[in-house]
Amino acid sequence: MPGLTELLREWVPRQRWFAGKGREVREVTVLEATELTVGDPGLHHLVIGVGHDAEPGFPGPGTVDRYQLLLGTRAELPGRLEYAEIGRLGGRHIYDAVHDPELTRTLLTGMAGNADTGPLRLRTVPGQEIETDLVSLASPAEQSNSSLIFGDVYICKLFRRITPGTNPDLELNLGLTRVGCEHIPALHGWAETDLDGEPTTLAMLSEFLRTATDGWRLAATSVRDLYAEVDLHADEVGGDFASEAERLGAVTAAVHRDLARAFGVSRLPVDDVRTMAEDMHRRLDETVLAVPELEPYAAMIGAVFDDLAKHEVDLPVQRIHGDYHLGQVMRTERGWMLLDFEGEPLHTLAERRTPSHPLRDVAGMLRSFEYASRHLLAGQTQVAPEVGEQLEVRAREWAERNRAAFCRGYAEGGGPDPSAHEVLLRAFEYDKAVYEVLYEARNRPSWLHIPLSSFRHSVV
Ligand SMILES: Nc1ncnc2c1ncn2[C@@H]1O[C@H](COP(=O)(O)OP(=O)(O)O)[C@@H](O)[C@H]1O
Ligand SMILES: O=P(O)(O)O[C@H]1O[C@H](CO)[C@@H](O[C@H]2O[C@H](CO)[C@@H](O)[C@H](O)[C@H]2O)[C@H](O)[C@H]1O
Repeated sequence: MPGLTELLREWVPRQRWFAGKGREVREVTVLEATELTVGDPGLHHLVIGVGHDAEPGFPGPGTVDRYQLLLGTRAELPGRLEYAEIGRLGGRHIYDAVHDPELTRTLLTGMAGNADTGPLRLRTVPGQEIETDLVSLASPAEQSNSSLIFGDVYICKLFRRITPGTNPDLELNLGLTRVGCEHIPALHGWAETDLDGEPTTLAMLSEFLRTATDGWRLAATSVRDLYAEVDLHADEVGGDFASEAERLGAVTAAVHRDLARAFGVSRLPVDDVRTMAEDMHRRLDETVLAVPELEPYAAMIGAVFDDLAKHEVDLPVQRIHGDYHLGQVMRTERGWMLLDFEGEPLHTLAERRTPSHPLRDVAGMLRSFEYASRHLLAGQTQVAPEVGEQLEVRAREWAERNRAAFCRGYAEGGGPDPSAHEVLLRAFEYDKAVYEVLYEARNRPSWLHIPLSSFRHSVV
């Protein structure tokens, strides 16, 4: 399909979920095409390969990433779908079908009926039922994947970049469902195919938390309140977040306990702790090559990883969330709920499935408090220097207060006490901040200042 691959070569790199930002796309190939709806409109499921040349500094043949697409085709494209058009082919309009509720219902009916369509398998979670008479809306909160909200009842997450194997999000949600975890949305169904001979997750259908607000939005509102009252301390303004942070800490500890029950706990021998520290060093070196702005802090960061390498006892490790931040937690009337157990999108599936110490998640959330406190500072360039300094002080106060509250809640909720594991926690925080430097440089360069300023002020 040469015409189609040329269209996709233009379109794919512009999508929010495209993981290869900043890297030249060499070619796009269609690896698998399945017709899901015949007629007009028509629906095709595609697995495509996106070929990249090797990155500067990384000699080698380059890489091919695989993504899934839902392509709609119509002879006439209604105005409401024009924004989703990818291009025209053989007199028909080709468009991103996640925006077409007439087509997306096929996913619900397929999962409800445990359908096998060509290489695709759609499934209902045992013991659940799936309503099919619902209209979908593509979620505006698109990040690494695309989500469809069906009638405020379900949210269907379509994993965009796919790697062979069960996606940890599905795997961990199934395990947590099995042990009766109360802090995740109910799981209803999933879709999969085989990639390189391995069952590979394509989509996941969960309860839609209709009344929920995500933690990032709540925290950002609290920070905004504080900045509006620069003379007041974090505990004196209306939107103080600390009690929510403390409750979130306790829920985090409960989910870690459930993950341990579902998947077990093992011990990481001291030698492997050293290897973990070496891996952190390696990621630091790679990131310095890709983002030279990190270079001035490299020695300081490396010293923290060296401290971890001196660790003298085995570490208890287990499955964890893996990409824990305020955007992954939602406050509902049933308390905090955790989402998106997929792990860090820049890491390989094997890395993401490797058991780790639960304080890695704690470190992720502590970094997120840092982000929440600082993301508004970049927009404050117009203020007088003394106000800017005051805001900087307030940002640090807010982050400190909420970090402490979260850690207190986590320890009181039965998790390993963060204050008793300073070296480990610091190494995890630095490692995450290094990851963020690469993530921001590739995806959101205007936010690169956040992890860099944390290093500048040595607050990680
Ligand atoms: N069960 C749910 N109920 C309500 N909103 C949800 C649910 N799952 C995800 N969301 C919304 O979609 C966003 C992205 O979901 P997430 O699973 O984190 O996908 P991604 O991997 O793309 O980041 C979340 O931040 C949240 O706003
Ligand atoms: O898309 P995901 O949610 O899986 O996670 C990725 O994107 C996140 C950005 O949205 C990124 O998180 C970083 O930004 C957050 C604010 O937007 C902040 O709260 C986090 O602390 C910070 O790491 C995450 O790292 C990345 O994997």
